[in-house]
Amino acid sequence: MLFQVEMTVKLPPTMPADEAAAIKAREKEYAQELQRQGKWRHLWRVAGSYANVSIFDVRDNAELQELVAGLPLFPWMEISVKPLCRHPSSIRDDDS
Ligand SMILES: O=C(O)CC1=CCC(=O)O1
Repeated sequence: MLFQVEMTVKLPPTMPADEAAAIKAREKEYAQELQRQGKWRHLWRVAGSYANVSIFDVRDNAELQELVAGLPLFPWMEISVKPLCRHPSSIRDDDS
């Protein structure tokens, strides 16, 4: 199942820089491992903001919840999720 996930990061300005850097490093490692596994298909920065638009390819809603809740930045994110299905005019083979 494909989902569009939009994540907006809102770290408190009072968080020490080294703590923020450590969380971001763990986030990067986690995100890159899920990309290697094919579960996090796309990861795009939303230009001009500390937010991303991602496409997840997971078994079901429960797996999406598990993966998103495991993000190191999860406690400091606003997250919105939209379920996706194949568009009838798509010419891409991997859209479903
Ligand atoms: O910077 C972000 O948008 C948050 C994030 C998600 C995966 C990652 O490496 O950073």
